[in-house]
Amino acid sequence: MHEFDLIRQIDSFTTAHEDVKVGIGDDAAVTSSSAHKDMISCVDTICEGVHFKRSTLHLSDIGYKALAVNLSDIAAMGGTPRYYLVSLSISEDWKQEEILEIYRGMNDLANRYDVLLIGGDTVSAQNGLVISVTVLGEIEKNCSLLRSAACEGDIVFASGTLGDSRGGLELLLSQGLTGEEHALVGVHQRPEPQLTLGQLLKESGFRIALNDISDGLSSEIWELAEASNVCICLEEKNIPVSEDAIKLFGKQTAYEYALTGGEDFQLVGTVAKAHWPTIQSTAQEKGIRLSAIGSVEQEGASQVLMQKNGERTRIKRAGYRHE
Ligand SMILES: Nc1ncnc2c1ncn2[C@@H]1O[C@H](COP(=O)(O)OP(=O)(O)OP(=O)(O)O)[C@@H](O)[C@H]1O
Ligand SMILES: Cc1ncc(C[n+]2csc(CCOP(=O)(O)O)c2C)c(N)n1
Ligand SMILES: [Mg+2]
Ligand SMILES: [Mg+2]
Ligand SMILES: [Mg+2]
Repeated sequence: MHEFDLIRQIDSFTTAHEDVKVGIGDDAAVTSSSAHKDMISCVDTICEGVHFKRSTLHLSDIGYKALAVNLSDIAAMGGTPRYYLVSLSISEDWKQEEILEIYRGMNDLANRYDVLLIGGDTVSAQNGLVISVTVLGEIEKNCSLLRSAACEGDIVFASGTLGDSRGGLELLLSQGLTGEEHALVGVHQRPEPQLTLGQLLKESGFRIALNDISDGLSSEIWELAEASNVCICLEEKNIPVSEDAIKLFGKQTAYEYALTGGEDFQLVGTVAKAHWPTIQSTAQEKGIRLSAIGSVEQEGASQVLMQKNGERTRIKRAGYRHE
């Protein structure tokens, strides 16, 4: 099974309808809901053994993260989350009190962003725990920020620092939950969905292409390039990696984690060069770091290049992939 091939084939079962503005292919679906609003819907799943182990996330972090990854997809559309539903597949080795602790973590995050739990489903499973969260949100009509909006001449930007979550995961896999917790561990366990930034970008009214980073920068930048049918060139030295990651893992590994580590849940996007200074300073006023990491160079050719020391090479779509 190849995740992206499978999704491409599943796409053939969709039917065009005037109420479906964006179906399969972006971070969330956009559908008509009322005269002034569109509905934004997404679902993401986290699975014991694949997305977490008992040694990498506390119980409350499991719940937090199951919701956070979905709020991140709503953020990547510029939307506002309103409601969520939770589907649980639970094996015998999970106790009722543990599941309730997972809900406490989910509830902490939901309260911060005023998202309301409205339902779900509970079934038994042969192995492990699987949590699937569906989020329903909204946005002003035709204002969603799509992966397909990049144009030649745009600046490519990314929020925060990239690769920290993978760094935190490496520490957790080698040391477990015991011992002094490093800042990178917190980024892995409780990533902040970039809802404030997504909404700020939407409110700018500028044409902005946007994607959230779940699988790693290289994979997400390829998604932007393919959806917009453009060639994107990144400048390696401008990719924001943290001092912590460099100190712990060295520069080369820190960049590798930024490109392929995944689960940063930062936003990557493009905006016309003329609008970049406004976007960057508006974000800065809210305490959000945005870095210019490259440019959109050519339309009609999906490609991603990496410039390093003046030399350019084509980069592979090398992020996390479910096989
Ligand atoms: N099994 C499926 N059936 C129908 N559509 C799917 C399925 N899996 C994914 N999709 C759709 O494919 C698109 C890409 O999904 P994907 O899960 O890669 O996006 P994402 O949530 O942004 O990434 P990630 O899951 O890494 O967070 C979305 O529009 C999603 O709704
Ligand atoms: C125990 C453990 N091992 C590995 C990982 C790394 N990991 C799992 S899924 C994923 C990509 C995002 O998933 P999706 O594409 O489903 O959104 C990444 C980077 C982890 N978090 N925990
Ligand atoms: Mg996404
Ligand atoms: Mg998904
Ligand atoms: Mg997602």
